[in-house]
Amino acid sequence: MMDNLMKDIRKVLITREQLQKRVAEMGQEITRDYQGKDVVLVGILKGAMPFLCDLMRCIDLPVTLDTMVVSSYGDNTVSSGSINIKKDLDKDIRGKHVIVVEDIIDTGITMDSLVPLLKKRGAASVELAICLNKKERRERDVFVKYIGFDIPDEFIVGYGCDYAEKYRNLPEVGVLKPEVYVRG
Ligand SMILES: O=P(O)(O)OC[C@H]1O[C@H](OP(=O)(O)OP(=O)(O)O)[C@H](O)[C@@H]1O
Ligand code: HPA
Ligand SMILES: [Mg+2]
Repeated sequence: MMDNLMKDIRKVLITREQLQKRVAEMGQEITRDYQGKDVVLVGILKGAMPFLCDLMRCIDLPVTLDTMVVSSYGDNTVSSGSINIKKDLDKDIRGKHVIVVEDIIDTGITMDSLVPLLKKRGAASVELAICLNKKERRERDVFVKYIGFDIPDEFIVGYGCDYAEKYRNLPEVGVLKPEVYVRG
């Protein structure tokens, strides 16, 4: 299954089954923690898409869904240290309990810039649900309430994470073979 994509993968870090199991647990935790609250799930595109789709279907609450597109890198390979909003939320979040849904946290710059902004807009609370936590690379101290998996400091792809916009649709999380970068 997925042979065309999997042939570029040197090693699988997290299987589809492990992802499904952990995401279901995260959904149950959120369901328990947000009983009776007005919840908005905010997916950060594009990376969040697979995780958002799976997680929201494991949350047994009448949540609403919104999305943002943010970039901290611009046209550079190094982060500018702050974010540029390319697509903002569709709806006002005043008084709502916001859960930001992300595929991966790396330096933490994206989330460290976004959370204060959402709080300033009057959200009742803002928490993070992040599938992959590359904690060794953290430059900003960001509190993440719901973490799927801690991962090592390697460039990973799959389950929303891309290399040159590809491999987001890989249903597992893995590390690319070095020759794939050379070709790329
Ligand atoms: O913790 P940080 O160092 O800020 O990095 C994490 C961010 O980088 C990736 O997004 P990217 O900007 O590549 O956009 P994408 O979601 O479209 O891939 C990822 O989806 C996170 O949003
Ligand atoms: O390891 C990664 N892979 C893909 N995208 C990323 N964005 C931050 N870290 C990563
Ligand atoms: Mg990316």
